[in-house]
Amino acid sequence: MAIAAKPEIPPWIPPPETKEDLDWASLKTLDLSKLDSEDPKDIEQLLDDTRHAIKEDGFLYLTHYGIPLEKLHRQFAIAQHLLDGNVITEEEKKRLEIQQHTGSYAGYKPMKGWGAGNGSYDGIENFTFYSPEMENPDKRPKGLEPFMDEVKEFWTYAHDEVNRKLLKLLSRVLELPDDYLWDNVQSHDGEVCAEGYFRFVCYRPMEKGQEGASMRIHGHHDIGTTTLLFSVPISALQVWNSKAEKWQWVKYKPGALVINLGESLEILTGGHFVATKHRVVSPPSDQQHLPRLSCAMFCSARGDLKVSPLQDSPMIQREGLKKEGVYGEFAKLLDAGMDVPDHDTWRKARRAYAQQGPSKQVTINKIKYSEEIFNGIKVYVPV
Ligand SMILES: O=C(O)CCC(=O)C(=O)O
Ligand SMILES: [Fe+2]
Repeated sequence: MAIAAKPEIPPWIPPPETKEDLDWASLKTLDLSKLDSEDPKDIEQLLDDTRHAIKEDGFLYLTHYGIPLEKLHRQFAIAQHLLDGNVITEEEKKRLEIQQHTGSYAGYKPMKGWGAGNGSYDGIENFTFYSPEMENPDKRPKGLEPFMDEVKEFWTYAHDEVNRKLLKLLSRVLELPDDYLWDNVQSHDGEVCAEGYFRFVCYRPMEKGQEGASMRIHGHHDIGTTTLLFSVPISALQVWNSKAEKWQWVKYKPGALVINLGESLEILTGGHFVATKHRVVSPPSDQQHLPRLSCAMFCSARGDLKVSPLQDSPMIQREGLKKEGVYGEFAKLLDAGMDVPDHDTWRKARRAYAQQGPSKQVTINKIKYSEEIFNGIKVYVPV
């Protein structure tokens, strides 16, 4: 579509940062361009930083990944237009509503819980794109059509260039060939996000009387390989600091990507890459009245890939499997003779489970955890 045919839309203006002195997480910043450095010392430093970031909290900032700030802000302007511009019609909201029990998040999520859309107000409105829907205009809001070329270009770059390079870095940590994770693990055939998905989200302020509701998304792991979150000025994202045993805030870093590692990578690496524990809470009081716009790409493993450790990795061979956390639970079942599922089966079960309402809470060493069990596998995340 010719650029001239596009309607004018308001730019996205980053809201002011909080003035509050919050308990910020100290996350490592990785300059991805260093991977192409001619100086081997730069590369060694980058690898070292990556190993540390993965061992510690599994969250990291990525900079110099190849998307200029103007392009990023333009994508936020499109997300803002979709979710704030009255672009999705009432008919589309109904027809395109997510059907989470199917194991897919595709489509429109109203501000009423996940799934059937008849839960109580949660203030989270989003639109999630999967590849088949991306190709079918009937599965997309009409009002977004003039911008689909930009949306696809942006997310194709994020998936096929940025994520591929990140996986190269992670492959090197596993002492595997550069494209090992991309070639053998990452789903990338098909349009844009392959078997993963990307999402435009708006967290709106809670309604009157509910302002005190501090939790917007309870503590969880993402279930795929890597998640690419674009850093946003409204503070709400928190990461679990496993050493200090507390939640800490993720600070806005303009233009940076916040990367988290999902459960697939934890299991595939035999527990070496720990899935990031994170949650979304109410912003600090000076930002609570503002909507929080966010864009994210959730990358997934190939559906036909078995969910079991990558025995090719010299690092895993040398250091052995770490039977803790999600991988530990998974290993117990494998040791008891469970068939190894493939990723498609695993994530459908995982997502369908996630809509069965609030999970059970258990206290371990004075810390409250949510306990989710699906296919017999227990997943614990601090609440
Ligand atoms: O909005 C964010 O910053 C993170 C959201 C998130 O963790 C998720 O959707 O899985
Ligand atoms: Fe998440």
